[in-house]
Amino acid sequence: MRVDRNRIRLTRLGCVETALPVTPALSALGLAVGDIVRFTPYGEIERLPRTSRLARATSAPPFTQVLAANIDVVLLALPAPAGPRPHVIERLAALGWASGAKPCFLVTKADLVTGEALAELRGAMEGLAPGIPIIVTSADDGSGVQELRDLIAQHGTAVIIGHSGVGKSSLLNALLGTDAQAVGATRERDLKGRHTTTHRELVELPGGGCLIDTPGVRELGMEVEAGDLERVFDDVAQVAAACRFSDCTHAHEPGCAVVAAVADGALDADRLSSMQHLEREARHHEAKRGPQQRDKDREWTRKSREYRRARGH
Ligand SMILES: Nc1nc2c(ncn2[C@@H]2O[C@H](COP(=O)(O)OP(=O)(O)OP(=O)(O)O)[C@@H](O)[C@H]2O)c(=O)[nH]1
Ligand SMILES: [Zn+2]
Repeated sequence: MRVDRNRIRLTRLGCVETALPVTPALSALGLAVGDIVRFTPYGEIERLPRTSRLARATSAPPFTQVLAANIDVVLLALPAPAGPRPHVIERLAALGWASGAKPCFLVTKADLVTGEALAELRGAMEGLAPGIPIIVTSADDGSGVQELRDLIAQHGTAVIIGHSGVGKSSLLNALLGTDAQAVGATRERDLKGRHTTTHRELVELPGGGCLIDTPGVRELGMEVEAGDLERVFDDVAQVAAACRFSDCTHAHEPGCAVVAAVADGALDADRLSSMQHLEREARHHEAKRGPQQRDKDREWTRKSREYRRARGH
């Protein structure tokens, strides 16, 4: 890594021109693509406070992986041919809200499905994760690409997350109008047939703004707080306001409005069990990370909420 020892300057990690890709060594220092760092005269790297951070829970220590920092929009990528998958929609939405940036659904490969299938998917997203805008795209026929370009130019920095093969790199190429990013079959794979590309890059787009392409992940582990889940499960949260106990778990407590709503059919039982499942996962993750890390992150959450309020989010 080249560090200019004689100058103090600010640099954004992952930009091609800074010659500072986010290598495993930088990740080990707790740095992520999009981080803004300052080089001290002694060649040390100091990370500036983050305004937002997209992270997922992982199974190995430190149990957290920050996928991108200082982002304005999180694009939650879902391929149209897979149809509406409630658990994926809810999971992506919760992670999107937890980032502190604005979430936006990004439907990919729209050219492969009918208009009715798209309408069904749209309806599912609106119902399962209200308040999140939706952009429908196809890297193949170019539909929605300009809309996406405008959104990124308007907001600043965007990151795409989604499972492997949803078409993230293809969209990045469509946005750039080149094929700078290796796609699908041409990409290197390891012996198990998995992608071996692990780098993340922050790419400046010609129309303005930047995009971070994260390598596809298999698991999108929950690193969220209760409030983030409430934004996704707003229907459950509204009913829960009438529970007798404010910390009701909607399991066995007397006077539980949620259990009553499920019993009389006003609330979908799947919806409740889905929320409880994500809650358990998030709590389990929090316990594993330990109190010290949790406190650090709470501090981060507080700062990012203040920041969002100041910007009128
Ligand atoms: N028909 C169609 N195929 C697409 C579209 N976008 C991507 N694909 C195909 O889907 C496959 C995966 O696309 P990629 O862009 O590599 O997906 P990715 O999300 O970047 O994959 P990872 O890097 O593994 O996360 C490739 O074979 C692409 O040609 C699209 O809009 N329409
Ligand atoms: Zn309850």
